[in-house]
Amino acid sequence: FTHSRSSPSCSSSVQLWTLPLPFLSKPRDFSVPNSSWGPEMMRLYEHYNSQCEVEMEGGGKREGLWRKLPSYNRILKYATGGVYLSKIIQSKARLFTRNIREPGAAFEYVLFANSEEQKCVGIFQAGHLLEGPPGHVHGGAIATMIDTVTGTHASMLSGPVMTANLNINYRSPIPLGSTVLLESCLDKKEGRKIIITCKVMSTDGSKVHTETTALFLSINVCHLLERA
Ligand SMILES: CCCCCCCCCCCCCC(=O)SCCNC(=O)CCNC(=O)[C@H](O)C(C)(C)COP(=O)(O)OP(=O)(O)OC[C@H]1O[C@@H](n2cnc3c(N)ncnc32)[C@H](O)[C@@H]1OP(=O)(O)O
Repeated sequence: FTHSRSSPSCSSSVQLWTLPLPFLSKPRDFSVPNSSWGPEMMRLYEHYNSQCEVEMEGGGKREGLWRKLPSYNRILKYATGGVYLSKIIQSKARLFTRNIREPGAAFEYVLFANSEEQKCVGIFQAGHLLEGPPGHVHGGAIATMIDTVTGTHASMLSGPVMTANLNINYRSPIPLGSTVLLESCLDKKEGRKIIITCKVMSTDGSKVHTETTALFLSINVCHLLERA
């Protein structure tokens, strides 16, 4: 996504959400299988991953309905914008969900998007550092994952966004260490507003853990940079 509106303090064209080529260093994608992924996490990953490419008759492959979204621990490192962004690029900032090094200890997740159906899914395995009620996942960690899946979905639909409202109903607790599925669907777009619904469910679909309505507002990237 490209932002190019001019303002006195944000005058250059700023590309924040794209990965410019050539990369200075190859970013590490954290949403690929590692040794901590349990069988359920692997099964769902393979289920969606296998639908990212379709074999054609007579050989060859074409893009499928789903697309795996990469996930990095920094965003601005890979942005362009020259001098204007240099202060932020050099900072120690890391994406909250990707800042714990031990595999499996916290947020293990992968996102897939289906642009035809305007849907996004997240497969989330909750590690032992995310405990809230004994043996179960902290509500804030669940909200973080809902924000991540719906926020990514909203940015795919509308470019840079900020979460304005997350309205979460917690229906049943999530056992620590388990894998759950987050399903994000576009409800409507009205001007700058993007309204998305999201369900967190057990992987067999038999249990609903949370139901959410999220409101995102498209923003001018300068909204963030002017405060940096
Ligand atoms: C490929 C994808 C890559 C992406 C990677 C991402 C990975 C990570 C993803 C992780 C994702 C993490 C994401 C995060 O964690 S984002 C971090 C958490 N969110 C924030 O910090 C946001 C803080 N708030 C703000 O900055 C501003 O308030 C915003 C920008 C939201 C709006 O301020 P702005 O000055 O721009 O707009 P406005 O005030 O003129 O309002 C405009 C309209 O909106 C309506 N309105 C506003 N607020 C609310 C509300 N709360 N409920 C209901 N309605 C609300 C308002 O009535 C008005 O409606 P109308 O009168 O026009 O009808």
